[in-house]
Amino acid sequence: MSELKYLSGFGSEFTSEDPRCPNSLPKGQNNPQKCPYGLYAEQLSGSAFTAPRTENRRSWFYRIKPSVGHKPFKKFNKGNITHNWDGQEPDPNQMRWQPFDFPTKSENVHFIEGLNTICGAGDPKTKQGLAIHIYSCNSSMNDCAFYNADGDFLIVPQTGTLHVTTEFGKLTLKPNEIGVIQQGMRFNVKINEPCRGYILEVFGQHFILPDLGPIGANGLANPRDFLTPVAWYEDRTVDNYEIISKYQGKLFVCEQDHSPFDVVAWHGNYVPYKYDLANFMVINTVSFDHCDPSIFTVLSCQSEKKGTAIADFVIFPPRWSVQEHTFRPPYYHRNCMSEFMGLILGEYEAKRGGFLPGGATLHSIMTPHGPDLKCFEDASNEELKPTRVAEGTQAFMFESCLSLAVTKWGAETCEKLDPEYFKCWQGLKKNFTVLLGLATRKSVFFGGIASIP
Ligand SMILES: O=C(O)Cc1cc(O)ccc1O
Ligand SMILES: [Fe+2]
Repeated sequence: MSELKYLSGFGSEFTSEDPRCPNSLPKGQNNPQKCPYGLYAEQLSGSAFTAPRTENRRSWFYRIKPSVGHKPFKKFNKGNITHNWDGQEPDPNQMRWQPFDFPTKSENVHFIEGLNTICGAGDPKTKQGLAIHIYSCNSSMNDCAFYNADGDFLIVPQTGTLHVTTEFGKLTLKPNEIGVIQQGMRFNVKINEPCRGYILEVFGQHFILPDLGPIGANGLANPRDFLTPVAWYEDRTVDNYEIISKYQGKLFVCEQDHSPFDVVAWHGNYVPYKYDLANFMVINTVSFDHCDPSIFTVLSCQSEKKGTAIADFVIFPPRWSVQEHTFRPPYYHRNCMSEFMGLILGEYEAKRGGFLPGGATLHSIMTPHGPDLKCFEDASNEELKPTRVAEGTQAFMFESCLSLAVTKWGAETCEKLDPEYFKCWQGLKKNFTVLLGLATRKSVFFGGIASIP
């Protein structure tokens, strides 16, 4: 397959025409009496008509048939999506999941059928909240497309490449890339291998790039590294093209007689996009102490409360570690936010070997967590020379101000929750010493003075 082309920029106003139909985009207006090539004009609104200009998002499609020509929706009963957060008793324990299973070879499961909600909070009806899903699939969506009426999907592939066709054109998503497909955008996922990954769904707001403050005008995820597909269409009449809709937390399906990927030209600023995490420009201390992980924020979905995210997407990329007189790994921590972590590649520095690619952890609001015993002891005694950390690895975190509830699938059905997780902190020793009436940290004297009982 030839390399796909993309448009570059975050939040930009784009125009795109399939090269097979030059001048298919109307000039100077959105709704000509007759569109070029006999196309239909259709607007997709991603914000209220009256949203301030800085937040206003919409795109115009010029398509062979308008989306409205479909038969009635019926319930679609596959998959494990839920927004029922009351199915399980609340559980504040630290949670770790072993890598999630792929479907067995005897069953065909496509991307949408393979969605399993693991945790979340809030409600798409009131447009507040989020859901975290694990996807695990082994077959392609054939003559079947999906759209989410409830919110936006941030897709984090962990195994396998997703070949995604959208109304805007085609994009591929492979591990260490992420894709955002926003509310209402229709897409189809084809695969050539078993695929697994994580999805952060947000109900209320779209993702933005974080402000950079004193960092200045450049850095972290740079806008030009976000890629949007170019127009591509197929003119295909079929007996039964399925459109699956996620609406109020439930799936529905309807039929139509043509491919929904019939957009010949489009323009606008409401678009799907992808981003290669290898392009993240890492900022960190070059003196001492461990910076808060907000320095690694790729995208943020803001709540109404200033500086407080419904969800931040944060990564832990390969980088240099140079801090002096510092315990370099993550600190011990109790947080007013929920921390859901996944691992795309390699291992996570605070828990080498304990947290595996394709697995997950959840450290809920105010639940203590931090480095395991080995990490603490090694990092307390390591020689503090400049060193590469997280080489060949990529962990990430969805951090949310919401108190996340784990679903029945997450707690029971998936059978991956590890009851032994708490043990990784059980061996942490008391190193406290008092010497000549002065309190001090034994670590200063490691290997030297015995502790006084
Ligand atoms: O809990 C974690 O591992 C995530 C995390 C990383 C870090 O570098 C600092 C704080 C934090 O919560
Ligand atoms: Fe944390």
